[in-house]
Amino acid sequence: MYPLIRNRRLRASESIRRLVRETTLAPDDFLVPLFVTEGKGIKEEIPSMPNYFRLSLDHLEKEVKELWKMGLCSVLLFVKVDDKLKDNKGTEALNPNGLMQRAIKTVKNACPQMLVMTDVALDPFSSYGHDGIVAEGQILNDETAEVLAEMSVSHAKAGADFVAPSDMMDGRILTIRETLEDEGFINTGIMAYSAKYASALYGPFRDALDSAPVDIANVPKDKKTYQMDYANRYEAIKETQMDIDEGADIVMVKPGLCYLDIVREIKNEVEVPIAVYQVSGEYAMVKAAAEKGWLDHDAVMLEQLTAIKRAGADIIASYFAKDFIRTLG
Ligand SMILES: NCc1[nH]cc(CCC(=O)O)c1CC(=O)O
Ligand SMILES: [Mg+2]
Repeated sequence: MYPLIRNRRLRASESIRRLVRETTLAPDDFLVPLFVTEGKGIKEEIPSMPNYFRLSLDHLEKEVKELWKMGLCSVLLFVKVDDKLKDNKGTEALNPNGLMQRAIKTVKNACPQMLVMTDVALDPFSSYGHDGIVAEGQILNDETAEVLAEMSVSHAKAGADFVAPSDMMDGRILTIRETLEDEGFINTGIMAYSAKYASALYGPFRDALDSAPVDIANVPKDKKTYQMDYANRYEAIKETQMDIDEGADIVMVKPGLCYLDIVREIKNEVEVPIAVYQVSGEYAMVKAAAEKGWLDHDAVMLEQLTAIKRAGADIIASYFAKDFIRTLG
């Protein structure tokens, strides 16, 4: 073959590299996670997530207008709830005038076309910091799924376009889908966290929402009885297939970088859009190394985001969305 074929011809200049590039990123790829907090005039930086903030509703309004102007058209909402409002059953999650419900309305009023996805899980509302109801050292599956379905209806009523269950209870997609249908929300979509691994990379997120599992007797210290074991691969395909059969419109793999083999396998198996969540710990690692001057922030960010898309992500949930837009100049 050589010298007739020289692979380097296709790398010789930026123009030829652009012409033959297989994977490119665009604003349309991004889903922007936002953290909402109670109060007014509040924009507090999350210590373990440099340049990422908890926003009160007035700042949320400004933020979504800015995102829209930048070409970002979808947000994923999370709320930080006061400790006083937490209990074991996520009662506050169903409050029609709760922070999430008001946040949905705020975004839709500020920017009607902005696609609003909402986090559906008990952890921000749980006095134990778990994604489900705790009883005798266990996380109850079916009872939790019922609450998640009610929560989904509450978000749909407030105007959410998609609900995003992030809890990993078995069968909850079916319970949520059926409940939404029964209540007439036939057009509310479901983005299922299908292959969500029990990962140490969620640390900064749990700081952001003050939602880590609490250290008291008879409460599991981690989420390993519901989130997946990171040593496993086949299970991810089974989980994803089940969620699709139960009615998921979009499926998700989470975290990102350490799980791109899973993303590719699922991409080869299923015919629905795949979202990948580049999680808080992945964001924090890049920010910290860049702050120290050990890595080039933008170069590493673009390499990682491109790798996520190359692996098969149709949607990237990432705290880097605005940083990415900045690199477009
Ligand atoms: N339902 C919990 C939830 N939803 C999204 C994240 C993590 C996101 C991130 O780390 O950026 C978590 C944390 C967890 O499972 O403990
Ligand atoms: Mg499942």
